[in-house]
Amino acid sequence: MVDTAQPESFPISRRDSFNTRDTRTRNLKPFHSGDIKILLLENVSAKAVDILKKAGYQVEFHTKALDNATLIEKIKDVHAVGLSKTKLTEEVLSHANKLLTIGCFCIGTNQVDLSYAASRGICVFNSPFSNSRSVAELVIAEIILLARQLGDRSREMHEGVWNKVSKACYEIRGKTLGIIGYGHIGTQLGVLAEALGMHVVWYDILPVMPIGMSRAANSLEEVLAEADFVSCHVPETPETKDMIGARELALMKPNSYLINASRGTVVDIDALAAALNSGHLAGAAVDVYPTEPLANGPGFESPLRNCPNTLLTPHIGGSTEEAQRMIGVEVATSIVKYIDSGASVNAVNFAECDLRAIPSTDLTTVRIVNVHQNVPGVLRQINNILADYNVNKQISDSKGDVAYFMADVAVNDPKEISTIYEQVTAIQENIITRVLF
Ligand SMILES: NC(=O)C1=CN([C@@H]2O[C@H](COP(=O)(O)OP(=O)(O)OC[C@H]3O[C@@H](n4cnc5c(N)ncnc54)[C@H](O)[C@@H]3O)[C@@H](O)[C@H]2O)C=CC1
Ligand SMILES: O=C(O)C(=O)COP(=O)(O)O
Repeated sequence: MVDTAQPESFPISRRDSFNTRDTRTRNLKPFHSGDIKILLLENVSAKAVDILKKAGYQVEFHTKALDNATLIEKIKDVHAVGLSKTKLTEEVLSHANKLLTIGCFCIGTNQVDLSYAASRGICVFNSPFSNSRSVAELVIAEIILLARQLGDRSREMHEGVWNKVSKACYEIRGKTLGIIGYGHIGTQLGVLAEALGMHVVWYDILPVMPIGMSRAANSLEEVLAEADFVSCHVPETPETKDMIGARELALMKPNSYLINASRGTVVDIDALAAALNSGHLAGAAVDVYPTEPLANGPGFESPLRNCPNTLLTPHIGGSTEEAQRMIGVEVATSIVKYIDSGASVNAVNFAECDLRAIPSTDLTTVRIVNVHQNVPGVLRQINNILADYNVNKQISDSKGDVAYFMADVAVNDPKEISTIYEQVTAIQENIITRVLF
């Protein structure tokens, strides 16, 4: 593959290149930081914009998603993209000539073709738990709203109808919450639910430690049969597609409630609408949909509209000031660390590697960062190239078909930097090579 990740200002002069702002360790730079272009979509947090601008990059910020044609045009020229729900398919990414990294300013990464990105040497980051608490709190609110039919009562009042009823309205104390997917959000939710006096039973494909008094079920069916409220917190995977369909809804207790704030593909929406309209389920709260509008505004359509005791929210599970700020800091920091120092810690599609910082007194060491196909013999070729230099430290790891390599190498003459760069780039299995000064 042609490597265009190294911009025009490479190689730069030794005097420009060594940054000695930090008195203890050297801040590495990928070439001139001002060359780095970042495309931020979908109104990611202002905190992220601050961090990326402070790193010296050129930041293009959009409050909305871009249409596919514009996205393809813009992605050709940038080194990093930040997004939330924009789909980065193989087709879109195949136009990304300079892209080094993608920041998903959210938890889910199903919107990005992760393996294709890795095969092109593009490292993807997300924020694995910064909005977990926000989602768990929303679900707790929904459990109470559903149990008291508050969505319907509120709508009636706005329509001018006074409808004071207690029939089929309940306390949640003593009821059973069934959690499908006991990860970051599922465990938070379980803790909050127990604090409100609920019993918690959960199902997960992994053996996870039960928190508090909660109990692991042996199967999804066991949870469906026991729970008064079932809440889904699994990722979007081929296995979770339509995980809750007509069969599973029929297995749920009569007059129970379903909540889905995970991904729209997890629940069969037509089957859910049928279960609500037939009265088998007493209510549902849905935050995510098989297809979601890319921008705010009218025109939302779903079979769930106007179903009884059904709360519909526009994918706002993680939409709090706290969560967005934390996500902004976390993902922007990962992007800067990856671009400037090569650290891939917290990457979702790359092996996670880092090297300890280079002391500020060391003005001769450069960092070679290389992504290559994970086949035998590549490390030998790289180390042959580095054999005549003093390699202070190096690390290599792989994930699937792609391997990641970092080495800190002492060079005597700046001209040697270009030589090493050109030789490593020429290795047939090379995907991307960068030299950080
Ligand atoms: N509505 C919203 O705004 C938000 C939605 N989400 C969605 O929630 C999902 C869950 O988030 P986290 O709890 O942070 O993820 P997590 O990765 O911490 O937990 C997911 C759990 O589901 C389990 N799991 C996976 N496949 C399963 C299966 N087939 N059956 C049973 N369990 C299975 C995993 O083992 C894991 O323990 C995310 O993947 C994302 O799609 C996340 C944040 C905000
Ligand atoms: O974090 C996630 O996976 C979410 O679903 C939250 O999405 P958002 O960033 O609010 O569009």
